[in-house]
Amino acid sequence: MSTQTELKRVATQEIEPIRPKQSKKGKIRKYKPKTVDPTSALGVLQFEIDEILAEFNLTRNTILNDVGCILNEERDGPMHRLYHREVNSVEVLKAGANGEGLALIPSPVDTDKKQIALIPFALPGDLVRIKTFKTHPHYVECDLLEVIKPSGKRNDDLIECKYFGKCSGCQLQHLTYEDQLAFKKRTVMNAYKFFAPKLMEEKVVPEVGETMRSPLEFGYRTKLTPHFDLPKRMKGNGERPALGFGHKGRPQWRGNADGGSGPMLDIEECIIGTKIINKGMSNERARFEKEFTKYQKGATILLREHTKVVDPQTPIEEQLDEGSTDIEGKISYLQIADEENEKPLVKTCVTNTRQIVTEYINGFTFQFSAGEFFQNNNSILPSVTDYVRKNLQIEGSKPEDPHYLVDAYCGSGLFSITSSKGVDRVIGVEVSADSVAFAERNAKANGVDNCKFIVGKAEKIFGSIDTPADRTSVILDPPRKGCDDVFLKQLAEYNPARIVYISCNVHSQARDVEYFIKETENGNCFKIESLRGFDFFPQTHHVESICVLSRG
Ligand SMILES: C[S@@+](CC[C@H](N)C(=O)[O-])C[C@H]1O[C@@H](n2cnc3c(N)ncnc32)[C@H](O)[C@@H]1O
Repeated sequence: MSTQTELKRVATQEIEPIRPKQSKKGKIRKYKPKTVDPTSALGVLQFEIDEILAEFNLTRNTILNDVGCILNEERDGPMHRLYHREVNSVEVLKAGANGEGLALIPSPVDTDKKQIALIPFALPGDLVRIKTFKTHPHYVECDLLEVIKPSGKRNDDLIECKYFGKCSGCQLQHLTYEDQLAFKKRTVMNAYKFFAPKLMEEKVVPEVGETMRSPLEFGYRTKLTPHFDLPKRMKGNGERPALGFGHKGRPQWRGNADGGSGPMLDIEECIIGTKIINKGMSNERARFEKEFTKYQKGATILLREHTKVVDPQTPIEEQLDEGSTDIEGKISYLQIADEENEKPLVKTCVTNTRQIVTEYINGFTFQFSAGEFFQNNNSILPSVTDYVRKNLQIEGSKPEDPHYLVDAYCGSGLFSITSSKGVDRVIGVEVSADSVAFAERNAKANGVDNCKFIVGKAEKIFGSIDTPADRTSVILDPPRKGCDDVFLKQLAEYNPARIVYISCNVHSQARDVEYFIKETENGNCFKIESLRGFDFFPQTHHVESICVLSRG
């Protein structure tokens, strides 16, 4: 088995949270490591821990915590109290890809040992006071209690949201936008360092480009999914459950107790959401306030922005589709000025997963079911689709040369359609039949007649392609887990002229790119032309990455 395949398949690392429970008499509880994908947040953390260990010349053994001991003792037993304690004057060393600060703190039980502390909302260079509250074999989860001395990068005056420091949604509001973009560039670099080590060693990974900025830094998210839980103790007791997003840290450092203390925060406004999404959130909260007793279990509420061109001669209310309604039962909407359209645009918030939603991008119109995948930041899409289209061009081509596109993981046709001009034929493949139906409909609605879409797993495309490989460029935009080996092998066998790999998880992208170049038959004919992050989600740790490969 190759190293890459081992990395992909044998992903066992002991990173399951330990919850101390009362041990049953005579029974020794054993810590059971859980399998995690190395390219997931917890998997990446293991690489980050190893990096700190290497820097300080420490071994995994030096930071090993006695989780078995904690596991076998009563809550608040002596080991539990030793491990879960306050630690003062902790210097934060690094920022993890997930936005947390990483630090080395003394072990509570052995003066020769240390612990790795994972501290949300702490920045490298901060001097902080923390409370460790959950012990894992190789790290401890902490709450940030106080920033004793801030890092030069920290600027808490930039924080716009009262829930920041407590909500799991945003991690970077205390950084300038330039520093957020630099953080994301580092994430891309680290991803290739961790997951494409052979390519890094051979120095074939180009310098990572500057992260493309989002035109909107707040108020950009066109989809939000607030959630509520209904634990047994709340059923029928008349108390309304919190409706909002997951709880991430204790807010002592911000002196803020809003939102409650349960696993879900009660949130009435999300400043990264668009205006109409927040209006929808306010409507749905008002409805929930009245109707929560009818629910038997927890649920997630969909809030998706929908844009419609309306006729100025007809009352807007008569032209609205199904959408979130206010307390009087009227659909909430916002009318917006749009220089490109002569007719006014109206935005509503859709809550029904089956409702058809419309988005306008670079003069193209896209429709899809509200519950299906579509990119969440409309403001950056014109630049991203332009970037993808330009990078699909085959170098040295003349306008009369044939050019074909393959769009694997095509969704409702975003990249196929926006890249279709000047191209002879586009063929897209997508596992969701619903999305493919919309891709066909979107092509037609935009007057694009050179696109064909098929339903199936990405590799099904190789049964349908009849275009010459050296005149074909391929778009890859897989889900977070990335592409699988079967697909990558067939892609290499097909041997296209160019590949533009778009990814919402740069770690799985780096793994796939190394696998493709180093482990597949024709992979070594390809070179990485460029690599760059795109900021689809300002204020959060997330980064999209585009890697362009060409046959060298
Ligand atoms: C990140 S989305 C990209 C969609 C599209 N490119 C866009 O930007 O709107 C990934 C898409 O891959 C689809 N998908 C997931 N697994 C797949 C597979 N094995 N083969 C083909 N499509 C798949 C999902 O349904 C989803 O639409």
